[in-house]
This record gives sequence, structure tokens and C-alpha cells, in this order.
Amino acid sequence: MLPDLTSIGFNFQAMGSISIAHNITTIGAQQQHKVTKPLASAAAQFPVSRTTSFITLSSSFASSLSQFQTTCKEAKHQLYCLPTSEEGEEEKMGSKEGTDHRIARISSAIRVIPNFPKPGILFQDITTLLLDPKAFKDTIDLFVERYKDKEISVVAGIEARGFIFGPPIALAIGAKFVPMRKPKKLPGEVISEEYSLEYGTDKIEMHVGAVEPGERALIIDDLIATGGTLCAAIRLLERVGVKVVECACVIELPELEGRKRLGDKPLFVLVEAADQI
Ligand SMILES: O=P(O)(O)OC[C@H]1O[C@H](OP(=O)(O)OP(=O)(O)O)[C@H](O)[C@@H]1O
Ligand SMILES: Nc1ncnc2[nH]cnc12
Repeated sequence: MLPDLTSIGFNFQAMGSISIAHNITTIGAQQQHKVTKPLASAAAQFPVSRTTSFITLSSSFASSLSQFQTTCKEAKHQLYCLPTSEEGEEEKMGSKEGTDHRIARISSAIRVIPNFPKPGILFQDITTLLLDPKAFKDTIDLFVERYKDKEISVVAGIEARGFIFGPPIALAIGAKFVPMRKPKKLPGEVISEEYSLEYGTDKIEMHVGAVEPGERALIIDDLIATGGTLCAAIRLLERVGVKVVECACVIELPELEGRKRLGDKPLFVLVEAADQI
């Protein structure tokens, strides 16, 4: 059953607050994210569970309703709604409210494609986030705001999607960018680490000499699933004496418990994907 989003939006505005929740059992595959707890005042107001998803009631959401209808799938989710501010009004950089709006926009710009690349995988597609320059910029800004004063000299980006988010962050915080690539892509001498994935195994490599012992690194990727990729990246950097200050991803798949695999290495994410079933 498809919810009446127009009326939710109306009630929402009338209440002038975000403290409204609707039990809705149908959710579009495109809106299956929730805002992570440290960043969301909304999350603080609601008992956020794994089966909670946020959507943004915006004109872009409304216009994607027909697509929403075609991609709808049965899922036992509770749907919480965050209001969007008017264009231009949400630049309260650094304020909690401004941050929440940015996170909500980022979350709703990520598309979820079921059964890609294999049956049973809910693929978190960040290419739609890149189509929204505001959401893309907000993504980079949130990372830059967090890391600009942490004396990071290396941003290590993981192939392929870490190459999209890593370089603008590196430039903004005055750090070098080091690509961590799939096997046989780097032309120089490399060191490598193997890892297992949600769907297979792989290896990452880094150029010898790209980093110096004692440097402080931030590792960037689009997503953490099992955490195997990030663990391999951490091992690779630590082998050559680099301190990994933190790992950062746009999306976390919490049910795969990759965060646990990282042990005490800090992980910062912007949105958590709803359950992968
Ligand atoms: O936490 P994990 O279970 O290790 O999985 C996360 C990794 O999986 C995806 O990349 P993928 O291996 O699909 O490679 P690609 O970006 O080159 O397509 C994603 O971009 C991460 O790098
Ligand atoms: N569900 C998923 N979506 C996108 N990238 C992934 N990498 C591993 N699992 C993924």
C-alpha cells in the first residue's frame, strides 16, 4: 500500500515540527536510509531502530513518486519524515539543524537497486548523489568540517568509489590523495593486501613510497559492508608505519557489522542503510 505522501507533507507543515511518525509498511527502494545517530537531532527525538528509514519530503521526492511506485517493495519499515527547508535556507553550516538537513538530502539522493550485482543484494548507488550537486557538495563539506583540524596529511581513497569522495576532501584539508587500487592497476612497485567482500574476494594495492612512516591518514570509501575492504586498507597503511586516524564512508550497512570488524579503529558515516532484506 502506498502512503499518501501529500497529506503527510501537509500535516507535517501544519505541525511545524519533525516530531511525527507514521507506520507505513511500504517503502520505496530509493529511500531506504536513515540518518546516523551522532549527526541527527531527529534521530535523538525518535527511537531509531534498524528498521527505521527517513525520507525527505521535498518537491524532488514528490516528483519521483511515480518511480517510487514502480520500485516499491514490501518491507516492514517504519517511515519517519524529515521536512526540508526552503532552498537556500538550510545553509546553517555547523548548526545541528543545518547538518540534519544536509544529511537528509544526502540520504534521499542515494538510490537503492535491488538484486545488483547479484540476487539478494540491495545495491546502494551513489551515482544519483553525484547528480545532485548540492547533496554531493554537502557530503564533501560534512567530511571536510570533521577532518580539517585533525592534522591529516594523507587521504587514502579506495577504488573505485573512494576515488570520487577522497580527492575533493584531500584538496580542501590540504592533504595528499593516495589511491588504493584493485590489483595490477598501479604502474609502480606496490604493496598489497587481500580481503573478502559481501560478494567475493579481492585485493588492494598501494604504491611503495606514496606515504611516509609517521604520517596521519584518513581512509575514505563510499560504503562499509562487511568491513573487509577497510580492514585491508588499514593493514596496508599500518604496515608502512602510517597512523590511521579514522575511516569515513558515506553509507554503512549496519547489519553486516563491518564496524565490529574494525575493532577500535574509529569509523564515521553519514547515513545507515536500512535492512538489506
Ligand atoms: O565492507 P566491504 O564488505 O569490504 O565492502 C565495501 C566495498 O564494496 C564496494 O566496492 P566493490 O568491492 O564493489 O568495488 P568497486 O567500487 O570497484 O565496484 C564498496 O565501494 C566498498 O569499497
Ligand atoms: N550493498 C552494497 N551496495 C553498494 N556497494 C556495496 N559493496 C558491498 N555491498 C554493497
